[in-house]
Amino acid sequence: MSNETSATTTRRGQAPRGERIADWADGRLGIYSLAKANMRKIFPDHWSFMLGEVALYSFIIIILTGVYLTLFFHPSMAEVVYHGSYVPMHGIRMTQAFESTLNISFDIRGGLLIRQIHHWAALIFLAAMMVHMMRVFFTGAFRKPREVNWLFGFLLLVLGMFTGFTGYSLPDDLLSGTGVRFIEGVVLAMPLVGSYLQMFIFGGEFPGHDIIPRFFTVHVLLLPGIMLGLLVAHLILVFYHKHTQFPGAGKTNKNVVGMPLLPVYMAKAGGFFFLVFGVISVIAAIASINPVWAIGPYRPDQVSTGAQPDWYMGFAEGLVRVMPGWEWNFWGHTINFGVLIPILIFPLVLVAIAVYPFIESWVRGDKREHHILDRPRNAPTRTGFGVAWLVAYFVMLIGGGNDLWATHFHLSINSITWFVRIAFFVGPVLAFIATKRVCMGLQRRDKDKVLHGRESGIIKRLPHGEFVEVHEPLSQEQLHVLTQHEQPTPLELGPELDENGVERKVTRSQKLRAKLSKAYDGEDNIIPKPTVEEYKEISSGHGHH
Ligand code: HEM
Ligand code: HEM
Repeated sequence: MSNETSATTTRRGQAPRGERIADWADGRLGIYSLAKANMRKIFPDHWSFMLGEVALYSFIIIILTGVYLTLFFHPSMAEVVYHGSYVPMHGIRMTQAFESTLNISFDIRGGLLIRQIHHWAALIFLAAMMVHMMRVFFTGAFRKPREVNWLFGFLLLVLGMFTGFTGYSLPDDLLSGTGVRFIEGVVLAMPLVGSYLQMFIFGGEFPGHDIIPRFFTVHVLLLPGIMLGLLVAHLILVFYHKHTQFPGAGKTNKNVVGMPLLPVYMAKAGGFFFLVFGVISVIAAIASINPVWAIGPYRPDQVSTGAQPDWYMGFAEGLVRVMPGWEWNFWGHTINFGVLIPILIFPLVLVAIAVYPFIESWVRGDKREHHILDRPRNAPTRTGFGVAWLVAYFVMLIGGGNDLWATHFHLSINSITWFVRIAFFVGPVLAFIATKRVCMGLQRRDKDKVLHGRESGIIKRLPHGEFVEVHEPLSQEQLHVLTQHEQPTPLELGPELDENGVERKVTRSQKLRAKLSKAYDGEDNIIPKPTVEEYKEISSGHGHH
């Protein structure tokens, strides 16, 4: 670019100012070649690719509002007596952290709105991440070469949950203090190390003076810093791998069909950012969230009823609430299974997400690259697992809010607890079976559509009196979408004897893999696609309709 000045040289022999600035920057940063290589990158389009963007924009909004809050929030547990502008709290003892949250809400210009935007954006951020993850999961977008990006995403999800937790613990109101007490209980339930860890984290007996300043550093610096790094890596990988695309005419594993990043996607993305910001601001302006003045400051001797964590922590809360309070005593040491088992299940459920891509590729023996997405119906086992996981997750959310369900629906809290205990085990199994059936039904419908066309809803009466429904043939593009998918066959163990007639050694892991592969890709997962012969026979007029 720097050599191309002659065409645009002005009368005085100088390029226009804009170009000179661009030249200056390009000479030092090499932006032009970088931009040239990437700005025309093609992005495929689908509404579900927007979900990652919602996560991205709400994260940016969180950082912007978080910086503003940091200017006024005092992460200190020093005790003060309140004399601010919220009169009902005058004379009440509280920590500086709580006092500064009240000040942000009542005395700082725009403070309450920014607090509410920060909190609402956090809730939406985590929801967007979950739904984005589900899009990636159900379409198989995590398959090679995107497994590592799936792991980056997974870490973002887990860190996001803990950033949220440390955030809503900061104001030191009764609700957040109750949450911190819950975490103290979790730490103490760890055998052997629990009490040491508790002393280390809290700097002494609960609550002590250290926990809010520590959470503050973790919340505004450590976790968001790591998340920012992961996010940049996540997006670089999306760029590097190129985006996946849904099956369609002209789309293959080797091309990307869509619009260029600049100007089309930049314009869309810019607009969409402001849309997300606008919607979150409107919600934050009209729907109160975490009104700490109504909850009051934390006191370790008090706990409010109806106490709920933010939704993304509800799963962990549910596990603890519905677990029977079993305790064992070993040589004078209490092992609290009531808390220990839930805190073991919690990471297991999360780790199941992280390892899934690796397990699936091992079971299916699939080491190939995939850039065309699966339609969820064509991968019934995976779709079944996804729905089963969601059912387990939502059942536990009910467990986490068992008191609210009881009071709102006039139910017994014991019945709800028992329902959750049973549904946590039975629900996912039923969901898995039902989802697989639905997928098979949809596959059958696809086959029917390919062979007999689309039901048009037009009923005709034939000359001899019979009524028939007219079926319209599908377009070539629709036919392609319904038939392009591969139908993998399960892995075989191979012959028992090798080519020399010697018995082959089959390891236990090979046997297990063959079994799992059969369960994954076996006959009861696949309705065979129509063959060319079948299609020709029917479409040549020998068939009905
Ligand atoms: C801070 C949170 C996150 C942000 C901002 C984010 C952002 C994005 C964006 C903008 C894309 C491209 C557009 C799209 O496919 O939606 C993307 C793709 C992707 N994300 Fe995320 N993501 C986040 C979390 C996650 C999580 C939790 C997972 C899974 C555990 C994940 C896995 C992936 C994968 C595998 C792709 C590539 C998908 C493809 O090419 O089809 N991401 N992400
Ligand atoms: C993924 C990132 C983040 C999440 C999920 C998150 C979430 C939250 C939540 C839920 C609260 C409680 C708000 C309330 O109702 O009072 C909070 C408080 C706070 N956050 Fe964040 N936050 C994030 C990142 C940040 C960053 C990057 C900063 C600063 C640079 C920040 C600064 C603060 C401050 C100072 C408070 C206390 C003030 C208050 O509670 O009003 N946060 N955060």
